[in-house]
Amino acid sequence: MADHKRPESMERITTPALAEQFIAEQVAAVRAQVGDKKVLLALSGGVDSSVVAALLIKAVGKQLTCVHVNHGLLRKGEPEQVVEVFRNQMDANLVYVDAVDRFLDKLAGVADPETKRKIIGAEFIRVFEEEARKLEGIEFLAQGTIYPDILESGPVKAHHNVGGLPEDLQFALVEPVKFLFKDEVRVVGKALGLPDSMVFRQPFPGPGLGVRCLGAITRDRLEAVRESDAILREEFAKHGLEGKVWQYFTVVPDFKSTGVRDNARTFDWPVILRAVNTVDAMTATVEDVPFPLLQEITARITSEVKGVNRVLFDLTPKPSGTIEWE
Ligand SMILES: Nc1ncnc2c1ncn2[C@@H]1O[C@H](COP(=O)(O)OP(=O)(O)OP(=O)(O)O)[C@@H](O)[C@H]1O
Repeated sequence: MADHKRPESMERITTPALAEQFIAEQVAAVRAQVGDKKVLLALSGGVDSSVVAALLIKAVGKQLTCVHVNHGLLRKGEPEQVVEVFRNQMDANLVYVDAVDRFLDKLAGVADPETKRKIIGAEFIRVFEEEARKLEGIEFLAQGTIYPDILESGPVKAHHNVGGLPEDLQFALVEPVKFLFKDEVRVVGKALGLPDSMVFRQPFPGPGLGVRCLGAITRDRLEAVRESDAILREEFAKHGLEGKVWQYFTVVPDFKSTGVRDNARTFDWPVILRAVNTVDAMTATVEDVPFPLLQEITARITSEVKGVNRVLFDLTPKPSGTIEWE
């Protein structure tokens, strides 16, 4: 099991100099492992897979192919940023898959949260498998496994391993950051030149906005989640809360309420704001967001987001609520 244990001699990566040293070592190690063979990586645009992508681009350049799946459940601007950073700036081989209709069609009418998650996970594997089959001569699969993944779930984290790929698509693994803690991954990401918005991105659930569009997902309500989330993030950044609050997002439930706009009755959705802090995600406290800021966010969401006439603030710590609503 030595392969799965962080060497005791390994210094905590806290400075750019230590990050550079780590990058140089890993570039050499990846080159030695991969040789002139081809590597595949599922690139979400999250911190872990982005850092692995940047590291591998440095090590093996065009021998790496990144696959980014836009399943329609990503935050506003994320798919565009993946294309901009990796294809345009880093000149990577990037396969961008527009699978929005495919996912949303599969999810139509499905209200049960567990079933939604399963459909999203299974469809992701299917899309990734199809893309992998189109490519020739791939021998390695790179993954953004980090040390907490190993500590929490043993050597293989199911979804990190793009778990569920058929037997004939089992590749040898390249996991250059598997002994790093999250803070170290961020230091390395910065040293690799990734933008701060990627390196310091707040945690985001695997099924994405799908679990914040409560019940059966509809395109218009999903758009309301995406747009209100973008406004919340923008306002938090403007008021110095970005990087201070652990996680903040919006939720749109599947019921409507009566409102009034321009002297006429409306019947629209509410948007729920959630902003929490946690150390270990086992418990969480609610951020004490200044009331004037909440009012400003409310004004923007009710005027800018289509189909929304109310804004609510979730005051519930964990327990009794979980961080996400589904
Ligand atoms: N939309 C996507 N397109 C391509 N790959 C994805 C996508 N979503 C997830 N993945 C792959 O699945 C892995 C695990 O996804 P998960 O959502 O659990 O993120 P994570 O563990 O926080 O990692 P990351 O920081 O890379 O997003 C990612 O590292 C990535 O390789």
